[in-house]
Amino acid sequence: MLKVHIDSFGYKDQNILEDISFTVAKGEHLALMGESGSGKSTLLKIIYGLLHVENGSIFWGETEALGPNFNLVPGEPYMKYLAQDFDLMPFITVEENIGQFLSVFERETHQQRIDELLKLIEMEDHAKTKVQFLSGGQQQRVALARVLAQEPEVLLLDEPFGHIDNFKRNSLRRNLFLYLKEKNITVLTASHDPNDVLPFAKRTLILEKGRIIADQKTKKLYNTPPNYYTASLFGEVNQVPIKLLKSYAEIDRSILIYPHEFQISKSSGLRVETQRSFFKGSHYLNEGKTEDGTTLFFNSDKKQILGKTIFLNVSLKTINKRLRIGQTAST
Ligand SMILES: Nc1ncnc2c1ncn2[C@@H]1O[C@H](COP(=O)(O)OP(=O)(O)OP(=O)(O)O)[C@@H](O)[C@H]1O
Repeated sequence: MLKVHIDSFGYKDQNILEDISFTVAKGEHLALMGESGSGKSTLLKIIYGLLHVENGSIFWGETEALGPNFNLVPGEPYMKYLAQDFDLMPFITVEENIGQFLSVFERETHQQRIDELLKLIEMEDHAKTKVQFLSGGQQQRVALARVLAQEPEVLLLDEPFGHIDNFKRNSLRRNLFLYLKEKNITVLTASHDPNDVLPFAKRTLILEKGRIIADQKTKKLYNTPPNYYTASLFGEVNQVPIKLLKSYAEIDRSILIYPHEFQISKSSGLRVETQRSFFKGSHYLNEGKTEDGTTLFFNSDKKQILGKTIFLNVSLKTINKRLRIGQTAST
């Protein structure tokens, strides 16, 4: 089990992380989400041992990760970290870059392992290409293969697909996370992209201004987000005063409604005038205004006619689910 405890951490006199305490079980995949600047990379760097924490400790089982003040070469042997700025050797080939990270004691299996990793990152055709001639996305894939070369027990991934195009991203994501699960590798993935998180990380930790504001099963977090900030990390979301939904008019609270949770009616519901309609491939995301001027986002299968009045409805099941989480009008 990975045990992370940080009372506080700051660069110079600015506090960046505070009251961070969580554990990750062996083989678990934990996602870290939070807006840019919330401290995700800093947290991963501390866990890996690149930054020293005065008030805190990191343990992997019974072993304490002592950090840069104690290790001549930063990092721990059982842990690997994929940084946002992947640190490759530009003048040697892809397979040489991966090979450098393999154990010198297993030379006879090196080529087999390199081939396995090249297949995982879908770069078999670039084995002999020098890294300097690769695109940013290809370099990120090589960096990924490097951190996996000597199978780590703990893997820290910082925006692992940030530079990779959608065409490759989807299959790489599936291959990688399935591989890590099969190998029972403990994973922490920092990401802005809900597609990295929702299908793959069972548990998610939300950071806001350097503090953990939620630590829950990912599915629960998505379905009953504790606040607007958390829900908006998963995509567009509405904060709807309940009094706009007629039968609940006496309750002075807001609830969170995702755009796909509205059903459109021609005759009854919350009256909205469509202002804009964005094509999203599988559906349209529409922006509408209620009579009291509240902006709402709702999905539709067809493009909505701008200026037209429609009515939005939310199922009782969704309303009750969101009401139960104690969402107040001010959050
Ligand atoms: N080396 C540094 N020196 C001083 N301040 C830093 C340093 N690195 C990061 N910071 C600051 O610490 C805060 C947290 O940064 P961090 O990179 O951890 O956030 P993040 O959540 O990973 O952001 P992003 O999603 O944009 O990568 C930011 O305000 C940032 O400006």
